[in-house]
Amino acid sequence: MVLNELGGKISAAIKRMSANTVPDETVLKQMLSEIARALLEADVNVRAVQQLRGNVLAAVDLSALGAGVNKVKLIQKAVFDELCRMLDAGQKPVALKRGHGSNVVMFVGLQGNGKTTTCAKYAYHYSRKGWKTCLVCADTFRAGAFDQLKQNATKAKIPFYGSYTETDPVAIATAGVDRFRAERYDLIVVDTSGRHKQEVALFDEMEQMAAAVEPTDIVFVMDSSIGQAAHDQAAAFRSRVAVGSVIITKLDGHAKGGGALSAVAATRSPITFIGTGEHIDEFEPFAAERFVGRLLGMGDVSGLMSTIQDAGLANNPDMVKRLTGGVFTLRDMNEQFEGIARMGPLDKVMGMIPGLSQMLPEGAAGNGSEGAKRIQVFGYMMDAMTDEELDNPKIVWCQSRIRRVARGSGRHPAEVEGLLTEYKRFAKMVQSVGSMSKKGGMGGLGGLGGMGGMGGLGGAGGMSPAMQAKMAQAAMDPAMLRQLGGAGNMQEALSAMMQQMGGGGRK
Ligand SMILES: Nc1nc2c(ncn2[C@@H]2O[C@H](COP(=O)(O)OP(=O)(O)OP(=O)(O)O)[C@@H](O)[C@H]2O)c(=O)[nH]1
Repeated sequence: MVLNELGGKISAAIKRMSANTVPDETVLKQMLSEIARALLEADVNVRAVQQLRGNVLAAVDLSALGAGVNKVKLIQKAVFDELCRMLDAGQKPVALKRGHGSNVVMFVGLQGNGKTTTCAKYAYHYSRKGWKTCLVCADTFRAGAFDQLKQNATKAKIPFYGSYTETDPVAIATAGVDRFRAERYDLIVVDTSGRHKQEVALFDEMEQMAAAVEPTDIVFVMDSSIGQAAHDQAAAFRSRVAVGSVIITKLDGHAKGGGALSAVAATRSPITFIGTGEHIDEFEPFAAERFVGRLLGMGDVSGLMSTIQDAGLANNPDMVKRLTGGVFTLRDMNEQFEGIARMGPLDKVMGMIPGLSQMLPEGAAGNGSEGAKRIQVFGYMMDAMTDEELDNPKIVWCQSRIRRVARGSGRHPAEVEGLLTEYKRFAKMVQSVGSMSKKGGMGGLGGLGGMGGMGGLGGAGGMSPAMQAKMAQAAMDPAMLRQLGGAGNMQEALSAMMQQMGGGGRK
């Protein structure tokens, strides 16, 4: 994502400053100039940049600090806090509640900003969490909008409502919402029309629609490519309907993304999600602190935790126990892969691991969908195995069984052998991690057999052997872990994560 560039420039400025054990005023100002330049290049408003500089200088009065104070840490924290402040709207978004009737969420925005795509992503996000979710297409302005929504909904297996003949968007929205409310859906997502340069008609329609469906929340969808001009657009929409949250799209492709995010936050409109690609799972919850942490390569442990939980990987104490004991069967591998596939694109997941995002060049984790395809193929082959084979993989290593599995899954025998080789590698890694964790050296990482899995999958999806080796090492070597921890202690973070997962990680 282009924002990685911004993050990289800011991190580099901080790193250069950190090279001085005792930074002075000149070093501090130099770092702030570099950060300011990077932010301005990302189209962040000049006044906001000046404010950031002023606030960091005010927070770190070097002349008043005693000799024992860690000035580098203090400066890093001040920059982190100011970036968070810049992206925090200071306003809580509308919270959806499950079990209190249907939540109706109406999407508004200008044409082409990604509204229809985002409706599907949003519905998919909640359906993966287990919410009973559906979509209503009330965009009668753009021919093809209903087909687009229908296509996305079908792919994501989400029920939808719309009409090819009805031309009144308010009538469609009312009928769809009434129907799904009667069927007790947890979340009804309503897509509305978007128009260019016909804002009067668009705003009138939005108001009528809101009056008719009485939404729990109105989500404003905005394209990040307009940079700081997002400020006026967000303010204009807010002035007409009760916008409760904002979703910024296309942050994968626009250098002005940072400008758009900070400009929207300045209107005190909370940003709830960001769109990072055209695919349905290229969509992430947004929280300023977590976002800045990831931007600066410090990881996002709470994001990783909720992704793991959403994917259903967290609640399997039996597996965690087996893995920490160094036992790993093909059945475990299948379960891990299914869970990882539910977590979304691999490069995103890796970006959430503290320290790892700094180590990975952009795209190093491989194309997420390539990795997902590979997982799918592994799944087909494992589905063609017997229970005995899944629990005792050694017996599969004979030509007759390999040929049978290949036939049963419609794959080539060489692919079955490839799967068995991958399995062996993972099992070896889990065994060594498990034995280290028994010796108490791993701080709970042993339970994360899935990490090894991710390294291997990354390899399958295009990660270089050197990177795989680094990852494997990272999954086993406490010294490396400490080094990676740099910004946010990885070992501690993973330990905390393991505790939440019920793996009994040591704090
Ligand atoms: N790269 C990228 N493309 C996106 C993202 N979100 C949406 N798009 C693309 O943007 C284009 C427009 O998206 P739509 O969802 O059709 O836009 P819309 O706002 O619904 O347009 P109207 O229905 O006419 O109002 C499509 O090609 C989408 O695939 C994103 O986060 N990243």
